[in-house]
Amino acid sequence: MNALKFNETKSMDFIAIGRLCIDLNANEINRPMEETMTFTKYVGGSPANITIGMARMGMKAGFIGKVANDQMGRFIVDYLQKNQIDTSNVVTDQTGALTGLAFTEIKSPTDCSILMYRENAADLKLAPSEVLEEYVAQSKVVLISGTALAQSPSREAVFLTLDYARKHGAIIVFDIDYRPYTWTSREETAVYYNLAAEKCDVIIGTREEFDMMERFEGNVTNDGATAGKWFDYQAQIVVIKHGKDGSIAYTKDGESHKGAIFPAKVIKTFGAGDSYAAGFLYGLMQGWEISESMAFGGAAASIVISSHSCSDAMPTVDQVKTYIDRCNNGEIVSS
Ligand SMILES: Nc1ncnc2c1ncn2[C@@H]1O[C@H](COP(=O)(O)OP(=O)(O)OP(=O)(O)O)[C@@H](O)[C@H]1O
Ligand SMILES: O=C(O)C[C@@H](O)[C@H](O)C(=O)CO
Repeated sequence: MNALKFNETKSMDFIAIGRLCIDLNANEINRPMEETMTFTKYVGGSPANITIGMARMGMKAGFIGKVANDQMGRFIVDYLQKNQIDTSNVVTDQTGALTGLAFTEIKSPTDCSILMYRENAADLKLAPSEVLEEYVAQSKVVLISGTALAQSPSREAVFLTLDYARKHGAIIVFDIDYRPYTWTSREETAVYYNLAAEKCDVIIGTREEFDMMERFEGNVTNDGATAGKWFDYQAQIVVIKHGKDGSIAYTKDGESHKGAIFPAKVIKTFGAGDSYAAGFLYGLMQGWEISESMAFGGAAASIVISSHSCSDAMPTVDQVKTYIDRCNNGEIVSS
């Protein structure tokens, strides 16, 4: 069992707020993007990917966001609906804002980068008035994603969602999701990430993301010190991700848990964090032990980094369980 108490009377399992964008993943891989001529279009955006992952695992999921009033915006909403994700609090921009594009470069399985086109992005124009309190109130879990804090009015929409979520007894998850190209100042970034993190029950980030948040405190000694800071606020679980070296979770009771990693035939590295979060949160919501939930997230991550896409590749529960079995009997080895 884990210590989180989910309100089982709620009609929705999981909602997220934040970025809905389009991934354009290079088809000609293992070369720089200058040599890429074609791309495959997928729905993207870290919180969207996590929500798609939760829905793929059978959770009743919804989303709070804003899309552009164009073909890409309609593609995104249609994809969410086809994946049984409630879109009743996804609003359409009427100011001519655009859909964020994430061009992904896959130079090698371990050397990937994302070229972001996020000028006038519709997702950052979500206003507080467009967040429905009754929508937030219906969910067991509410996830916020850090990039939505980058600009107003999205920033204020997130903080209002945090207040609604706390008022209505949701478990609040903060996926730090620091994307430098969306911010103008590292100081401003750290201020808003810390203000948000203080309100969250579960905080998930990479070592680098926590380092960014701790910029005003000098060098924090270690992961345990990083986690310990947040238990003075709302946090019950703090997860620090370390890529191929796995993850470590700390709980308010002073325990720590190492996350298992699974072999992967890596095509690209990105998408690991989103699939890890989906698998981890799914496990917690089933009442599993933290280490079991971390392993489930780790296996989900290995599946997604072994795939060309992020959203399309988000696995079902059976796919994750089968993957774990195949790894354990030696059928799958890293390459
Ligand atoms: N090469 C790998 N092999 C196996 N597991 C991996 C690998 N890379 C990542 N993972 C798993 O995925 C988890 C999250 O990956 P990572 O730490 O890279 O997060 P992230 O930087 O948020 O991911 P993203 O690249 O999607 O932003 C890791 O803690 C680990 O469990
Ligand atoms: O979150 C983004 O904007 C980029 C994602 O769309 C992309 O799938 C990725 O990097 C996932 O981690």
